[in-house]
Amino acid sequence: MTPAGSLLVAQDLRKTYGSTPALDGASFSVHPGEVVAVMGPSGSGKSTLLHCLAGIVTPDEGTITYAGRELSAMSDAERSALRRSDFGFVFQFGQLVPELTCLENVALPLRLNGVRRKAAELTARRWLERLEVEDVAGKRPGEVSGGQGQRVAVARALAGSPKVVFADEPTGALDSLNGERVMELLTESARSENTAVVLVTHEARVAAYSDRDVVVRDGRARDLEFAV
Ligand SMILES: Nc1ncnc2c1ncn2[C@@H]1O[C@H](COP(=O)(O)OP(=O)(O)OP(=O)(O)O)[C@@H](O)[C@H]1O
Repeated sequence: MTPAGSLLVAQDLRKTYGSTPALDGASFSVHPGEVVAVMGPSGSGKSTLLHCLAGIVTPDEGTITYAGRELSAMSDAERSALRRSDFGFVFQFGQLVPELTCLENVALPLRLNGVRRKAAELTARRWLERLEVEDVAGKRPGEVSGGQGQRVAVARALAGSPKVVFADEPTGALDSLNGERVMELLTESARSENTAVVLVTHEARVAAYSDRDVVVRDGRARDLEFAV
């Protein structure tokens, strides 16, 4: 794989849980602003790959380089700071803080990065508008629908102007209409901000929003165009 111009590059990752191999020589790269779908059967290692790329899980072997810096060479504190400043996350569910309003949830990553409350909430409100859920700003996550909650989660992932958004089955809990709209809004917003998206999904309908598909099988990843 030629990582030239790539923002995030993983080479030959291996990760074993006990005696279960989750990654077995997986390589991956994503360019700035590129939307890549990571597909593959259940248990093939997609989530493990995403967690390694995001610096949440440390691989047993292999290297991950983000913007020219190797993740394994960073301290835990540096990796956490990088996640806060450069990465955004959208998961299937349960990611919003239940005690906070939707507006406060979207503002949270900005606040953690030192942005003042007023400025953070102004930005958060703009993102809620962009995701067409400004009407739930004052509600708590428990008071909104699944589709609204996922839009709030996408707003939160993008509000801090991340360089990469990691999305693990972001529409898995939604009906198809809501799922498609969330994907449209996520990919449109990311493309307009030049934010890369690493999207784990097992649904071809969701992967259709990507620029490129990577298939993970038995812990190994390869580009779909090369796989056929
Ligand atoms: N924390 C963990 N502890 C033990 N085994 C794990 C852990 N995380 C993943 N595994 C195992 O590693 C393998 C790869 O799992 P992973 O979740 O990465 O696959 P996946 O492709 O994302 O699956 P799915 O589509 O079902 O979410 C599986 O065999 C899984 O059981």
